Amino acid sequence: MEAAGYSYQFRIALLGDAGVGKTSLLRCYVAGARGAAEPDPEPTVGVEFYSRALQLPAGLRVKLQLWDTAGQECFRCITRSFYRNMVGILLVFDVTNRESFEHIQAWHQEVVSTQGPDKVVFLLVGHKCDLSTRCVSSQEAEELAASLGMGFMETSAKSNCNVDLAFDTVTSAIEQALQQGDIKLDKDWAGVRLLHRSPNPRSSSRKQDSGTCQC
Ligand SMILES: Nc1nc2c(ncn2[C@@H]2O[C@H](COP(=O)(O)OP(=O)(O)OP(=O)(O)O)[C@@H](O)[C@H]2O)c(=O)[nH]1
Repeated sequence: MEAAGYSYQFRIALLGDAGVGKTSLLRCYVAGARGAAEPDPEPTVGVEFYSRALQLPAGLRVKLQLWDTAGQECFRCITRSFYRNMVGILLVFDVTNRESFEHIQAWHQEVVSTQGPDKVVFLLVGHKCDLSTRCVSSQEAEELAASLGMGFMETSAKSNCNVDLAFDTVTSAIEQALQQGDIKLDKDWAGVRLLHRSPNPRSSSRKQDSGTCQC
């Protein structure tokens, strides 16, 4: 893959039980630090999407199309139809809700059975890490992530902790998989799209419009 000067679109979705904080996490990422102060979102109906542009260190310009899915079971047949066209998936659980952690394997299996494990970059996210009432330890979550072959990160939309880092991690892993040929462009698949090729690559630094908290 020639990186510099190309403009790609990556489709990334957030999956997990109702109320784990998917919408809040996404809004915090798209709005930056001010997203942490936003009022409580309504439960997601079906799917909604957001976008954010990034410039990666190699000069690759990427538009992230970020899909927020409803965690409620009644929307499952709608959300399921979107999995096939995703290249990145954040599997989100709430560190204070044990059941949401126990359902992660089922969420993972749903995606894998829809499109096979090869085309998707996963990240396990333990959300609401600002709360002291946790009932899932970091070590336990790390072990689950390792057993499923993915990374793990804890985030909070309330304290804007690791929000940028979570999306950066998935984006970098997708970029690397593209460079190594593990993920390939396919006209019948919308997970990665080539948007256009620019003759003059821009500066080589990563540009974002919000700060990173790595607490
Ligand atoms: N303490 C804390 N609460 C959070 C955080 N993120 C979200 N919440 C709260 O958790 C509740 C559910 O958040 P949502 O973002 O709507 O959850 P969701 O996963 O999108 O829910 P569905 O759309 O129903 O699937 C809301 O009351 C949020 O304010 C966080 O980082 N910390």
